[in-house]
This record gives sequence, structure tokens and C-alpha cells, in this order.
Amino acid sequence: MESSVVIIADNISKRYKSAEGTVNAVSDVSLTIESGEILGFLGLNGAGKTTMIKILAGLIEPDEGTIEINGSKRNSKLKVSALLEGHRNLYWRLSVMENLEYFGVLRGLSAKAARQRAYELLDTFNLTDKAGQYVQKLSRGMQQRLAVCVAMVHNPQVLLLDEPTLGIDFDNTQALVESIFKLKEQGTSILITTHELAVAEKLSDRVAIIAKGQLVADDIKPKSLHQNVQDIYQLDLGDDIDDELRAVLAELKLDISDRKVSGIENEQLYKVLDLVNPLPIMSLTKVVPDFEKVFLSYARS
Ligand SMILES: Nc1ncnc2c1ncn2[C@@H]1O[C@H](COP(=O)(O)OP(=O)(O)OP(=O)(O)O)[C@@H](O)[C@H]1O
Repeated sequence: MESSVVIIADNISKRYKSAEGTVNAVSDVSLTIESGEILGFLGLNGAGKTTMIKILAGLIEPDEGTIEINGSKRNSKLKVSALLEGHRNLYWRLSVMENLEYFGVLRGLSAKAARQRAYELLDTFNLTDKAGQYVQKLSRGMQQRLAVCVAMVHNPQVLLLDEPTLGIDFDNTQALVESIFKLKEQGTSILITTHELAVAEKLSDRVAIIAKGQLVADDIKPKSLHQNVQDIYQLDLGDDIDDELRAVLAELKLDISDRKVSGIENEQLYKVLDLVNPLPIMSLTKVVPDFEKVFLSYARS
């Protein structure tokens, strides 16, 4: 299928004025979201991700630049739906189904159409058995999954998700990742911000990176996110490290505990394996590089 562009953000800038001065939250950012893709939009805290999402969703106006949705300059809030970080747009005293019906009708669906769409979404998000449950009785992770359903109830073309997996447990994160993938398969274009590299890697077709308000990359293949960062290894040994060996390893600036050596860089690996000999090696693991290191590598390059 040939891809087409759904959103074009062209030279967007946004400044905030406060008592301390002016913050350039977003500077001259141009970005596209293509039909049916998941774009990972990554950056450190304060990089400008939420500001950009609010602009794309038409919730705030940029100081400069334009947003084009399906070739039209007019921003349509119905075509683009956003779930902002920490905002669960739910009524706690209503049931799951009542929330979906209420928000569906609010956004222009008939009650019947809202209910039908609600059943489809609950199926996609594995929440069908919770339809009658009060929201306040759901776990945090389920509430978050329902919040994404509510954002999707009127079937927007584009979904913007700001840190959707923040503060939810592993099982709910997995469930949410799978459901987001299903939304993509159903034709929704999605932009997602996350601090979890594994989530970005699993979901994104393409990754864009923003640092201090500026776009530093917009076409990274998720699997090559780590390309500028050295591999780091952890070595687990079958016997205790004695004081003499500990002193030698400490000189290499490694993290050492009784039977474990971590923080080993690529070029140190063979030297470390030589030094620990004859201690038995139980395992040697490549550690996923830390989020900040990956981002700083792009921000600096
Ligand atoms: N309403 C506001 N008034 C003043 N400054 C703001 C406002 N909103 C955001 N900022 C500032 O703009 C910059 C970008 O913030 P933004 O929330 O867009 O970043 P972010 O990448 O989403 O960060 P996080 O990951 O922490 O949510 C930051 O320096 C922030 O302090």
C-alpha cells in the first residue's frame, strides 16, 4: 500500500513567557505523520514533546508555522485525538460503557453508534468483560487502556499518545502495546512519546527525536536507535571476586559486586574476561543502553 501524509507540521515554533524569561519550547520543527504509521516521538524531559502534541491536536496555537491535516490548513479536532500525559479523561463514578457512550455522544455519535464503537474498542483493548465495571474499581493500567479507548471513540484518523505507559505495570504495558498495534492495523496513524526504549522499539515504524525544542532526527529505524551508543555488558561469575581482583577491576571504572561485574564497555570486554579467569563464568549479558545515553548521543551528534 502506498503511504500518504496525514499531517504536515511546517516550521512550528512555540515560546512560553514566564517570570524567569522566555522558554523556546519548540523551535522550527517540521514533522510529518504518514497514513497508518506509528511515529515514535522521543526526547528527554522538557524537550518539547507535549507542547508539540498540543499544537498537532489543535489545543494550543503555535507562534509560527502551520499544521496541515489531509491537505487542509484548518485544524480539525475531530480528526486528531490526543491523550496527554497524566490526564485520564474518565468519569470515575460511571461504568466503562457509560464513559464510552458519553464521550462518543459528546463528539457527535448517536448513542447507538457510540455503543457499537465502544464494543469494538473494548474488544481491541481486551476490556469487554469490564464493560459494566465502575471506572474507580479498575486498576490504574486498565484505566489507562480505557483512556486510550475514550480518545478513539469517535474514530479519529490520528491518535497522539503522550507517555501512555507511564506508571503502569509490565502486563498492562504489554496489553496496551498490543492494542495500540491493533489500532494501527485498523488504519489509525499514531504518534507516541515514551521514555521506554523497548516500547518505542516495538511499536514505532519510524522514530523522530527532539532535543531542547529542536528536531535532531526524524527518520531513525527503531532497531538502530542505539547505533551511536556503545554496547554495555554484564558478567555474572560462579564464585566470589577477591580483594585483589576487585582492586584491578575497580581501576577500569566497572561496577563490581560479590559475583557480578557490570558497566563493561565493548573494548574492555576481552580484557575483563582475561582478568576474571579462572573464575567460572555463569553468564555474559548485553544490557539495553540507558535512555538518556541514547538521547544524548543524538542531541550531540
Ligand atoms: N505552560 C507553560 N508555561 C511555561 N513554560 C512551559 C509551559 N509548558 C511547557 N513549558 C516549558 O517548555 C519546555 C518544553 O516542555 P514540554 O512539556 O513540551 O516538554 P516534554 O518534552 O513534553 O517534557 P516531559 O517529558 O517532561 O513531559 C520546558 O522547558 C517546559 O518547562
